[in-house]
Amino acid sequence: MAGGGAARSDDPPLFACEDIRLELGGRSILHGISLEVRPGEVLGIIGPNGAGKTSLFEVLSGRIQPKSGRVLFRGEDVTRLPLHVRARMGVGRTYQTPVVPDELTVGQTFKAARQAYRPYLTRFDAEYGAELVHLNVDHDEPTSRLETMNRRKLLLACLLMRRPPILLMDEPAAGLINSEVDEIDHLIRMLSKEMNVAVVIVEHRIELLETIADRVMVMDAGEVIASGSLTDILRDPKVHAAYFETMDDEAAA
Ligand SMILES: Nc1ncnc2c1ncn2[C@@H]1O[C@H](COP(=O)(O)OP(=O)(O)OP(=O)(O)O)[C@@H](O)[C@H]1O
Repeated sequence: MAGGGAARSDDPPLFACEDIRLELGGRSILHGISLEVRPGEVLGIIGPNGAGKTSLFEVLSGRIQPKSGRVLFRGEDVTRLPLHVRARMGVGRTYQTPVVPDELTVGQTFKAARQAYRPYLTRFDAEYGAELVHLNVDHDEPTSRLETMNRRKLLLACLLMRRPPILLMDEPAAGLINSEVDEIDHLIRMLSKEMNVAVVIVEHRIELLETIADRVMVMDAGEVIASGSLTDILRDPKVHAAYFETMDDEAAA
């Protein structure tokens, strides 16, 4: 996670997928999704409910095998590697709901996270993760008592202590208030622009993408219907039809 500077379009992709097709429960969910992201770049993914964003993350992180297509990390085909192997290689993932091990304290959670890694990480690594996310809670605090933001911070700290070069973040601002969203926004910018981490982020809130995403990809019904700068995609009539009209319908319901 060392280094810095903005992503350049002639850098080779750090992480990519090619023509991913996925079937779940006999239904076709993803119909040929491709993406790539470079060190220090933030790729935002938006799309209406059920577009397949989380399913794509399941494939990218290794929780689900696609029917066809490839996932590439540093140019290596990792499609058949399971989640924990990809995690140890440096593919970090966060989830929509910050599920913490609620029978443990904060300190015990850090210890379990350190020991899940090979070789074991040190207390200094844990302190480094906690400092990056500004986690200020007592180590004796049971994780079950933490508010949503501190749950997110704890899980992020456990992830960042491994210094992953790529983060797949599924709605990291879900359940947060505006000031907390700003903090997440600031953290993502710092990770990408100062520490050169590549970030793929699923986000419903356009305003968060406006400040952090270098590029945005819009999904609908298992397909990519637009990609480019946020300004470009906001002008795209296909995006309006698929995304904003659905949002308007939801707001009116
Ligand atoms: N295990 C499963 N079996 C069958 N269908 C599934 C399964 N998981 C997801 N789906 C279906 O796949 C489609 C895509 O779901 P997914 O959760 O990936 O969408 P999403 O874009 O992340 O939606 P949201 O914004 O609501 O989180 C939906 O139609 C969903 O019902």
